[in-house]
Amino acid sequence: MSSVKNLALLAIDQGTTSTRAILFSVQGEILAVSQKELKLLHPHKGWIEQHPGDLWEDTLWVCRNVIADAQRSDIKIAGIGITNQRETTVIWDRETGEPIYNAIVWQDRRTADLCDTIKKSGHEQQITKKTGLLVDPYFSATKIAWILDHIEGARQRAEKGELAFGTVDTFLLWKLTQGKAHTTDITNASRTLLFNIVTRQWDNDLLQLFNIPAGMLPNVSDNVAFFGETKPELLGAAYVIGGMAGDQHAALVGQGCFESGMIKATYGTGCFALMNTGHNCTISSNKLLTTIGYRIGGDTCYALEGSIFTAGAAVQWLRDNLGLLSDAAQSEAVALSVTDSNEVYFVPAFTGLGAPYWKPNARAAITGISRESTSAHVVRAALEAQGYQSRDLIEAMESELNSTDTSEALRIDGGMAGNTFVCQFLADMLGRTVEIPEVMESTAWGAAALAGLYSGLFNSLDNISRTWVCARRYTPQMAEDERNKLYAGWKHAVQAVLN
Ligand SMILES: Nc1ncnc2c1ncn2[C@@H]1O[C@H](COP(=O)(O)OP(=O)(O)O)[C@@H](O)[C@H]1O
Ligand SMILES: O=P(O)(O)OC[C@H](O)CO
Repeated sequence: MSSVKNLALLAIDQGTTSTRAILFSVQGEILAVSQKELKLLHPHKGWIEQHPGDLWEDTLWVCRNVIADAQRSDIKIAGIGITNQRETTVIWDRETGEPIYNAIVWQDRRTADLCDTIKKSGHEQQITKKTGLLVDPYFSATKIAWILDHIEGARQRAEKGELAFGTVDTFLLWKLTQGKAHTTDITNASRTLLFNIVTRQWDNDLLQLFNIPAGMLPNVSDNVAFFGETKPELLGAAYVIGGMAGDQHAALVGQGCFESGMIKATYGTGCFALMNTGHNCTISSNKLLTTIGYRIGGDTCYALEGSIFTAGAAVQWLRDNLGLLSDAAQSEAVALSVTDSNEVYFVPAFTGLGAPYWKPNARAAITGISRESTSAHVVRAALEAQGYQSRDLIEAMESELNSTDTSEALRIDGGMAGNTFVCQFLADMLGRTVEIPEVMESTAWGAAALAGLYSGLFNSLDNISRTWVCARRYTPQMAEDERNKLYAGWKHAVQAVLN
């Protein structure tokens, strides 16, 4: 018989940059990891795609690796949790399981004109009231419409019920269950622009507006549920998938942000700050998104979200396109090799600007370059941009609620949270304590914890909260006038980009 000691939870974390499988103990300790970098395709300016085959095969590969590790160590897997890059859209043939087009990634801007037309038609307010979102190419609805309108025969086939739509969670679940489950979870559904977060159902008016046949949509489930069982021929056994959530929502769970006012920010490819607002589903007046934080046991917890499209991706660009870095981690030493950015600002609007600006056609800029500027100033400015962008978001959140209702500390995670310069600059720019948990893989841990709730290894959110232990804490060190002066320079640079 297995004791809790040799039981583990397997998280599949399918991110924009890489696919990971992580085996966690019930305490949140990492027992095994397997990771594979993922390629982004740029077929045209503003288009960003991924091969659905890579999404699936990489998932299979990383899962098989950690399952082999578990077997070697005599560890029994109690359940699987799936978490994923959100909004990214896949459409496949129900019969063969074959995608009819590449996955259109959340950062893709090809539907900016369609979004403009919808905005001009005066529907945005109604859409926001139902979905908590804004009309932007970021979300899935216009990506689905684009595929149906550009791939020969797709619309007719979708209308006949031959095609299935899914975000990455749904696509992977379909593959893992070999077509038995066509299901998404409520957090991923809430990012499509087709899901009414008040009635918690697909919305017929929105389906009509975006011209999307209802028959292609998945079932929607709470975050803790029986999502399906893996086919034994794929992973060697029938593992139960008991937890599923979009990556930012899973991180909210993994960071133990279960009380209203608690905020987490994840710095991966992009940066996403979510503030728990409890049962309060208020629509933002500061261009933040209202989204479902999680829904467990029929109880819905809402969140306000600030979405920044480019965070770590700017570091990748400095590494791959400018050759200024040999790896992402080197950015820390380079930034610290100069005392300041010498008035250089880097506005990383590579794929438009997200919250609180929402300008899909904005483009990145480096401003304030002088004869004294060096590559170190540019690298430092790219890291500092995370502090400025985060301040934009946190200030918007503060003005949404009474600022005393937001918790003082910001819990952060994601690849960039490993950069001590970024963490200190964040604390300085926000004037808040920044905390990093011992379990740095908050997203994957959140997905594992959801599966743990399903399998009975956890019996309440309190059990999950107790696994959160602070590993590092950064307190603000910068003088108030300095931080305000630097931030004013950022606002100026953003204005130049917006103009
Ligand atoms: N030490 C570091 N300093 C700065 N950026 C980093 C560091 N480590 C990773 N990154 C950046 O973080 C991103 C990867 O983070 P991750 O959380 O794995 O992303 P995702 O979930 O989007 O796939 C990459 O864009 C990378 O450039
Ligand atoms: O892959 P990440 O971690 O940058 O997350 C992507 C987001 O879910 C997009 O909304």
